[in-house]
Amino acid sequence: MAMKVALLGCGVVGSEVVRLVNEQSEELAARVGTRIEIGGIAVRRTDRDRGVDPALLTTDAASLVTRPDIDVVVEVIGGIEPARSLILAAIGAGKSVVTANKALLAEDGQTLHAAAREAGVDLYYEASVAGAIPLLRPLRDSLAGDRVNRVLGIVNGTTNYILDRMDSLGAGFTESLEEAQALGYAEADPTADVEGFDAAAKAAILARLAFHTQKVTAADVHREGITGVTAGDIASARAMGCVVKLLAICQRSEDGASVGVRVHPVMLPLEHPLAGVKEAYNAVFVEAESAGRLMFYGAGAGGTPTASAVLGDLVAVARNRLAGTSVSEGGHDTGLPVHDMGETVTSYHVALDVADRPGVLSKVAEIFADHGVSIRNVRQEGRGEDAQLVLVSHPAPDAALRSTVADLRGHEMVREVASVMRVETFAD
Ligand SMILES: NC(=O)c1ccc[n+]([C@@H]2O[C@H](COP(=O)([O-])OP(=O)(O)OC[C@H]3O[C@@H](n4cnc5c(N)ncnc54)[C@H](O)[C@@H]3O)[C@@H](O)[C@H]2O)c1
Ligand SMILES: N[C@@H](CCO)C(=O)O
Ligand code: NA
Repeated sequence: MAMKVALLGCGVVGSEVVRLVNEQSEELAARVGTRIEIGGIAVRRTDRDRGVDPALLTTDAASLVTRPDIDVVVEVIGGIEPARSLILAAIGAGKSVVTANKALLAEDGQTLHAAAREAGVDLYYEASVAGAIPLLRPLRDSLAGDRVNRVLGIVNGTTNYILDRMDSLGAGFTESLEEAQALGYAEADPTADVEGFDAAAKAAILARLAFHTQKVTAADVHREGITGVTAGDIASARAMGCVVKLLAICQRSEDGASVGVRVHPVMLPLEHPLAGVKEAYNAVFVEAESAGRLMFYGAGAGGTPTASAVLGDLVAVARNRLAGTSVSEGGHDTGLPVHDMGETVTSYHVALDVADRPGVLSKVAEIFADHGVSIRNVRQEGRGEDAQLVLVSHPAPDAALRSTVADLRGHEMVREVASVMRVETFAD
């Protein structure tokens, strides 16, 4: 018997899901052992030609998700409501759910997983983080026997596209954002991309899976976007053999008693595998105790790649149905708390416009020392009025580094703090 799918939303991703399900119908049926059919599509307006059978369209999503002939609901509307209510109604009616909605999973994944466990249905969401890249199931299943210590990810295609254009072409921020929007990468409100909200939602989902700690939400993630990144920062990074990337970083503390989850721009050494990730590509670098270092790379955005991940989840649901089982998540919670950004150990790159005279370097070094921050290297660029001191710190608590910069900013010898950015080191 066919598995009937209700699709909620027929935009960039939804329309591609319909196309792929229809185009691959025969092959999927042969491979999976059951036919996957679209049984209904909830849209906001039924009077637009979407290239789909108009008889499938409805504006009544609430009725569609509980319709008796529907087996699985695919939610690609996005946002919190009505997506959450519709998913919970579907689960309550015994339907499995596939969603691409990172915003919702990051805000209230715990409720959704608990409901799915209780109802004995599947809840899959591979498309929600790093689009097409198989990442969440490898983290949840393939690495289930390992201990993940750190996850570093380029998980937002729009911002990677913008930073890459600024770096490789010297392009401006606004024109690069407009290109990313035209290519279908950007969120409906691009603030979600450029201010790091999208990456923060994905970081919360990754931290939950990596550290089996259910309570991490987007609100726990320290978030800085890329709107403050200047051409000067990018040039400073280049001068150090680095490139600027927006990273989502999920990391166990040294003592293993808590986790840090953050999103911010980073200067990354060119030899780091993530430094070569160009355009709108995503990549996630996982450091696990036994597996060592792994990297997952591919298309993180765009209608067709994202629809590929949705189809993979639909096939997983179909196989579970045939086997008479469901896969639940979140039953075990380590309860690891998220520590404050101030306690997170990071390194800073600081470029200072200073007066080129005796005593300046020692005064600057003294300010670092006052905060217990050790300097890894220092160099001077330019002379006289154009002198710039560029310092890179050793790792230190972020709070100590922040107060070091605040004191430098207030000092009469420092004309301007020209660039401040965290540096991620990479040891072979
Ligand atoms: N576009 C991407 O590259 C990408 C990648 C990964 C994940 N996602 C996620 O996939 C989801 C969908 O993204 P998208 O890019 O397709 O967005 P989109 O804006 O193109 O599509 C969403 C569609 O849902 C419709 N919609 C909104 N409310 C509705 C309602 N109540 N009932 C029926 N239809 C409704 C809208 O009219 C729109 O057509 C989001 O959660 C997004 O974060 C998108
Ligand atoms: N706006 C997101 C889409 C994928 O989640 C991005 O740019 O990566
Ligand atoms: Na994915």
